[in-house]
Amino acid sequence: MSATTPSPRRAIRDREVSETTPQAVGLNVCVLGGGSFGTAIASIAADNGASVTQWMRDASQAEEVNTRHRNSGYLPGFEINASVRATTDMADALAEAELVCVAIPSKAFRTVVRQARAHLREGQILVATTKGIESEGFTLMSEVLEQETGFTHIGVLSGPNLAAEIAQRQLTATVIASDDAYTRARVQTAFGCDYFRVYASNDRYGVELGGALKNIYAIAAGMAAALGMGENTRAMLMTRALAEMSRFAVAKGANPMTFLGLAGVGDLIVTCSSPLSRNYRVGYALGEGRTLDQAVEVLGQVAEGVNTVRLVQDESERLGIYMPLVSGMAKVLFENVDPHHMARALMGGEQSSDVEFVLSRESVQQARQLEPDGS
Ligand SMILES: NC(=O)C1=CN([C@@H]2O[C@H](COP(=O)(O)OP(=O)(O)OC[C@H]3O[C@@H](n4cnc5c(N)ncnc54)[C@H](O)[C@@H]3O)[C@@H](O)[C@H]2O)C=CC1
Ligand SMILES: O=C(CO)COP(=O)(O)O
Repeated sequence: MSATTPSPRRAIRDREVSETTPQAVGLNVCVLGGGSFGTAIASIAADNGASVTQWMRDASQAEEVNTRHRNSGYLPGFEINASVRATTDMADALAEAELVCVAIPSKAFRTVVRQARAHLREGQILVATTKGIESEGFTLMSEVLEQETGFTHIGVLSGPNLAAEIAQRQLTATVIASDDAYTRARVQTAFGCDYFRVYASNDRYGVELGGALKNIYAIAAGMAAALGMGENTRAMLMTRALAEMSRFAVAKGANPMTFLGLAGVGDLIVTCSSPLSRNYRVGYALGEGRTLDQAVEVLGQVAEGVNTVRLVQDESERLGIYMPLVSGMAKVLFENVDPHHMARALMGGEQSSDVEFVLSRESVQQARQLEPDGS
């Protein structure tokens, strides 16, 4: 970008984000993680008036955030709110924090939480933003937070939230999911502003599972795009993906209705449609004929979906859940089956019912009675 061209972020700031009152003044937020999403959410909270500290392991990156207000390794071309303070010192980062968001890839998530543990205090709010699953025990990231700390205020932030668009202050919405009302309310205060809406849910497991599962289908969508497949194909893929995700989630104890929200179908739409999604990009590279190792190496950032395919394939087999798309993706990723061949094979699969979770007559009546005017 030339010195005379305003950054996209700047343009949006001037046009749409201007004089509204920041909601989070006085709130102290710490973000653990120096990648694209950690940087994007640190900047939202700072835009919203919070005091924000971002912990990262790389000292030169922290220096760049503090002096040039940029994180060029992960969000090239975007300015970060100048008040975000970066540090490599965990104790310093957590000292004043009321709300701690953990934006570390799933493979390193537990290690970093253990590193942080000595500096955390009961009463702090811990929020997982990572859309991945730990291999041992099929553990979600908020469960790692719970296991490592035993704290009460634990939540998950998830939704259609491409970091590069947030950094441009594109109008965006997300979900804070927690069974703890205090956590939901404080996270809404920290991040809710005129370009970022934060909806609440009490289905933490469903919201978190939705974020992890959709990465699988984003890889498939990227692959389909590279193979020249059209919009009918993408619509079929996304809709059947939603059926498959919900089937799996219900078997694991989530509420299927959660998948109709931002963290389900919303996130599925964005990641299956945008080359800004790293999972989509891995799929695209595979569709172009690269190997999985090449695709991941070219990306240079985390694509959680690759590991998630493996874990969900194993878990669905263990529980006897029918997931043809996951099985197909596992064969393409790990058994070198040709993606075109796999797509054709999937077309020959069972033609089951379209919508699996149709409400009974009684449920519809009950839902009507709950509406304010009963109509
Ligand atoms: N980038 C995006 O658009 C979004 C990402 N997410 C989720 O956020 C999570 C974090 O992703 P990004 O920030 O996007 O990843 P990224 O690949 O951009 O950055 C990962 C960051 O984690 C750090 N890291 C990795 N291992 C570490 C360790 N052992 N100790 C300390 N730091 C370590 C890296 O140095 C880097 O700063 C992902 O799992 C992803 O699912 C969620 C929503 C949107
Ligand atoms: O989850 C995301 C957007 O909501 C980002 O997806 P990727 O991890 O595929 O980039």
